[in-house]
Amino acid sequence: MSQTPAYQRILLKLSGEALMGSDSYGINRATIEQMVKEVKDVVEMGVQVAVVIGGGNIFRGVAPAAAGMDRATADYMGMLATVMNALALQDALKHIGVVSRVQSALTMQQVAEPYIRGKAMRYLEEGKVVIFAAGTGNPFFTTDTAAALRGMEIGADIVLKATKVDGVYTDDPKTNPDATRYESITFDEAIAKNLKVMDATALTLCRDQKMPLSVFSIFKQGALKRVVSGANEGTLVHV
Ligand SMILES: Nc1ncnc2c1ncn2[C@@H]1O[C@H](COP(=O)(O)OP(=O)(O)OP(=O)(O)O)[C@@H](O)[C@H]1O
Ligand SMILES: O=c1ccn([C@@H]2O[C@H](COP(=O)(O)O)[C@@H](O)[C@H]2O)c(=O)[nH]1
Repeated sequence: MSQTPAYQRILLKLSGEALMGSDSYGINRATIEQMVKEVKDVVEMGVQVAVVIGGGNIFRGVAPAAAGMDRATADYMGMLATVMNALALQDALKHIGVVSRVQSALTMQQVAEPYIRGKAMRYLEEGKVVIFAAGTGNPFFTTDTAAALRGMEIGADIVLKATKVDGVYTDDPKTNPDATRYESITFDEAIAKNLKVMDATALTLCRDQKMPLSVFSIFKQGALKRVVSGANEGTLVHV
């Protein structure tokens, strides 16, 4: 163990969209390799790591590609996309010697274990990374909500959202260059200001269960380790 972590068990939400890297679709090899390296660093600190991965690099139920489709059907396609990302993540972790298990909220026994809370907790205690695939298993939700939900179920100390921006801003920094970043913000303020970095269902769930949330950049090298070490990184969202 190299450094004393601030958290013993984390739920890490990895952006699906970020997996594209500089590509316009799918999984960029260099990007996923960098992501798993960062995960390995915190596993080596002795932190128990559970992961929820998004699917925006492959399919989103509300995307133009889904226009005209029945929303629930499109959402199931989105959940299947997260299963593909979960398998790719497991494979990349394996390549660097990190043992992981994929548990899917949609049953597909030839591909992944079903989600079983007790089993997931056991894997975490054994030092294995647990990757939760297929979101919540229900349409009309997102993987952000799945991250909040699974984080609570497994008794995580914090939910970490690793995304394309380096924190929560006063407005979307991708479209508003004048937006400024919060070092910390309450859930109530983030919800009241309709800050769209995380969906409102996920924010509300975290607030009600007093689960802290950290938002930081997935592209900033070492950021995950800094957050886990308790350093000032990204934005802390709290009660
Ligand atoms: N107030 C805000 N502060 C920060 N980012 C914001 C804000 N409002 C909107 N955003 C946007 O939210 C995005 C992150 O949320 P989103 O859920 O779309 O992505 P993700 O979780 O990284 O991807 P995926 O859903 O594929 O896993 C950022 O890339 C940013 O452009
Ligand atoms: O619980 C869930 C999680 C996800 N979906 C669908 O999958 C896509 C991809 O997830 P992102 O969170 O956007 O990365 C999402 O847009 C939904 O269509 C779902 O239905 N239920």
